[in-house]
Amino acid sequence: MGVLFNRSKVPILTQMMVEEISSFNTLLDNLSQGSLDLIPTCRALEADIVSRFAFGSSIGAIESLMEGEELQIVKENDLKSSKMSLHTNFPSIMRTYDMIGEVTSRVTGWGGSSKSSKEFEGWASEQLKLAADSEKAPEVSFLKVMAGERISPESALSESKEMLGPGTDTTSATLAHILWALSLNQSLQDDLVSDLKTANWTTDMTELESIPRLAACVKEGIRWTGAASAMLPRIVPTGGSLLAGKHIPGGTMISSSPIWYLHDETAFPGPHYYRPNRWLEREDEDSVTLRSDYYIPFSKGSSTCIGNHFAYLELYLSVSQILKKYRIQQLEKSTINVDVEATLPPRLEWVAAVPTGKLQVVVSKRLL
Ligand code: HEM
Repeated sequence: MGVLFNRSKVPILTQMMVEEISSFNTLLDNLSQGSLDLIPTCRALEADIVSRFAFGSSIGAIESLMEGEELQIVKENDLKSSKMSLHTNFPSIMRTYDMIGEVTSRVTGWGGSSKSSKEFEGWASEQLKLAADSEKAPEVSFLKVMAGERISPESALSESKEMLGPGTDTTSATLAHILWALSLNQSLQDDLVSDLKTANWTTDMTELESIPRLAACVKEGIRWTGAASAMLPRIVPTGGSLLAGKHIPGGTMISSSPIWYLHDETAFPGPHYYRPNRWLEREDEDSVTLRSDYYIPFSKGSSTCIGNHFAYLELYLSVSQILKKYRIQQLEKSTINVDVEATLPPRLEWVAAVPTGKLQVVVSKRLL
């Protein structure tokens, strides 16, 4: 799988992402009075980017929002992840629950979920056929690279479908939080825009990551949002293991969540505030080491997130290309001239962390 997430593939990925961000900016152009909830809007952008990467063709989430509706299958990812702990702990009850839902939907026609899942299944199978067609196949897609060559077409299709959840919710929630935080702090937004302008609004990954304020805003966004909040289970190997001085018997399930580290008060004082400056300020060596030890948003080891570099590229490009066209502000005129350090909005922490309210902002065309 690494073959596609490799650094050498960055130029192809960049082009694809910039095209999707440009469609997203067209959506922002069309929004009435520029007012929007960042959560579903950013989710549409990231769903189109990830689906285009996975299948070679975007799933049409931005197009659907242009017509005034969030694409059902994308919306359901949140719902699906909120039920994940029930599926893990009570698999038979949940299987029965799903079966009843399926039968009810067939008999009464009620239940949008299964209809949109079926439409998605049909669309995904169509993409598999296209990937095998030498004339119509997209230039690059996970499905095209994997199907037949490395794994069976069925497994490649299943992996592509699975990617939509972890690839969309995490990055989109992070982007939504960053843009929302910037809407509360116009001075920070202006300074960032000035840096990006000086760098000629570059889309080159190496140049983007060398803009200190952009790197800090994205890194702090990933830390602060802590989008992958799931308890990640691991089984202790046969023979047991020594953990923090204690012997843990083989076969024991242990787990921890990335947000325990990302929101640790000692490593990140004021953990629930969005403070990009914490990555820019010169501090003593111990604080810097502690901070880098606790920055584990993508997990570690053999099960680390495969989309790590992909996510950084998406966030650098999305933040810079959106700010290039738009100023993002709060709805209330009274807050426009007051810079506020954003506080983490209320959320549910299931598999992905999902805000319970809206992240509402207004966007207006930027005069450069
Ligand atoms: C800010 C963005 C993201 C964060 C914070 C994040 C975090 C994580 C974490 C913590 C894991 C679990 C690793 C473990 O089990 O130890 C994971 C798994 C995974 N991630 Fe990401 N991720 C992000 C973006 C992405 C993107 C953009 C993609 C794909 C394009 C992706 C694809 C995956 C996949 C396929 C898995 C494995 C899922 C599984 O084993 O079922 N992630 N991610």
